[in-house]
Amino acid sequence: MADSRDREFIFVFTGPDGSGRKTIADSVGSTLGLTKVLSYATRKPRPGEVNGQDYHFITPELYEELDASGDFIESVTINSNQYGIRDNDIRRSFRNNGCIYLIVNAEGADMLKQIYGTQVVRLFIYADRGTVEERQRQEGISGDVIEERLSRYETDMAAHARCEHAFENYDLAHTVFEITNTLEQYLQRNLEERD
Ligand SMILES: Nc1ncnc2c1ncn2[C@@H]1O[C@H](COP(=O)(O)OP(=O)(O)OP(=O)(O)O)[C@@H](O)[C@H]1O
Ligand SMILES: Nc1nc2c(ncn2[C@@H]2O[C@H](COP(=O)(O)O)[C@@H](O)[C@H]2O)c(=O)[nH]1
Repeated sequence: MADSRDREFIFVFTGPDGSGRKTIADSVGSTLGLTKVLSYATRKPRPGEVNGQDYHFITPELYEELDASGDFIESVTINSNQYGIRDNDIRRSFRNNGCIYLIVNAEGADMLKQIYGTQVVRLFIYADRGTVEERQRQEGISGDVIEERLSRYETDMAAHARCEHAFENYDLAHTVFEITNTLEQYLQRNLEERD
């Protein structure tokens, strides 16, 4: 008989910054009724970002406190800012809804895979360097932040081969359609196991 954990998937959206991970994850997540698990971050919100929607923005002091209590299941430092996912948030979301999604860098995706094994499905979203740069400019992200993010582009792209699925993102509607279909197959398998 299947263990209840076999029916809980963690869909992890990863890939280079600006590739479209958030846009796609939120669209697919809302179509399929998945619960989003938000990261905690110590950086300041950028224009247009909303606390509780883009991240839980917290102070470095609170982050340290939570980290010292072992709250974060994975935690990374990027450009002097800390980012992490709380174990409790994943557990609570599992209790409310069997399947969840989150958006992290390659390091986080690999860490979650190590911890949760076959429950984790890594979805790699990508576009070429010029395209992700242009998208970030269009969003109004400052030149130095874009430059810092682009310095990780090649490393981010190298995670492609480790992910369960990879999707080029140029035509947004097409990418969302492809990913929705892919995730529906996991959810269908999930329903069949329940029958
Ligand atoms: N296929 C696409 N065509 C054109 N624009 C797109 C496409 N996909 C996403 N975008 C736009 O690109 C920008 C970056 O997308 P998004 O924020 O989803 O990327 P991300 O990978 O989560 O990176 P970031 O960390 O910068 O948020 C957004 O303005 C989004 O609307
Ligand atoms: N491993 C993790 N990576 C995370 C987490 N939250 C966000 N991120 C990734 O960090 C970079 C930088 O983000 P930015 O919003 O400041 O530009 C980006 O790739 C995010 O996806 C996390 O909890 N763990």
